[in-house]
Amino acid sequence: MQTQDVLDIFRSAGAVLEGHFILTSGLRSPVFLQKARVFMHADKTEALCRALADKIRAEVKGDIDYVVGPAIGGLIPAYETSRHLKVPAIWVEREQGTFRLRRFEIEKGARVVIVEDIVTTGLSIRETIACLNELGAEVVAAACIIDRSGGKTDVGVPLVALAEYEVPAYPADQLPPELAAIPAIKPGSRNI
Ligand SMILES: O=P(O)(O)OC[C@H]1O[C@H](OP(=O)(O)OP(=O)(O)O)[C@H](O)[C@@H]1O
Ligand SMILES: O=C(O)c1cc(=O)[nH]c(=O)[nH]1
Ligand SMILES: [Mg+2]
Repeated sequence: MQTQDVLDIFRSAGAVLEGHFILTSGLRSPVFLQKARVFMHADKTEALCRALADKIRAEVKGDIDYVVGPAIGGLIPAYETSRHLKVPAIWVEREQGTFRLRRFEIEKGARVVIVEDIVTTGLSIRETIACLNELGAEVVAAACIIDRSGGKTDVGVPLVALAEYEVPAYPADQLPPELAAIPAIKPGSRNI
């Protein structure tokens, strides 16, 4: 599956939103990929995650013991991708703002692939890696459906992106005038 196919699926689901968005990193953007509008459709999600699982299998050497999804956005793609990889899916979720593996145990040395929905700065993946490393797990790779940095983000482990699509994002004090003129909304769950 190519980047254009992934974007076609997002567009067909009405998931490519235009406006003024506050991203989880604090950056501002005129475009928001509302993945929930894709993940509400099992057939679209299955097609994306099957292709992502194939790409993970091709790029990650050795066994994978778990797929880990960062809640909330990573829950559905991690679960669906794990089905194709035939390994269990678990998740990290925020406890007072910090990702924790609240509902599961993980063995020291377990080989993990993080599966995210969207990557912008890689902050959420780095936070997930910190949580898993603290527990003694080995993060062998991270993966996502769309990398909005267009391949520029470094998360410290290999990043497998089903699509690389560069979308503008600006620090809050460096907004272009056309963006500053629109009221900002924050669709994600950080700080809720
Ligand atoms: O690469 P980053 O700069 O971290 O941005 C990408 C992250 O932002 C979104 O999560 P968000 O915290 O907005 O909440 P959500 O998972 O509930 O959508 C998305 O699900 C990724 O986790
Ligand atoms: O950076 C983010 O927070 C982000 C961007 C995006 O397009 N979609 C999303 O769910 N989160
Ligand atoms: Mg998220």
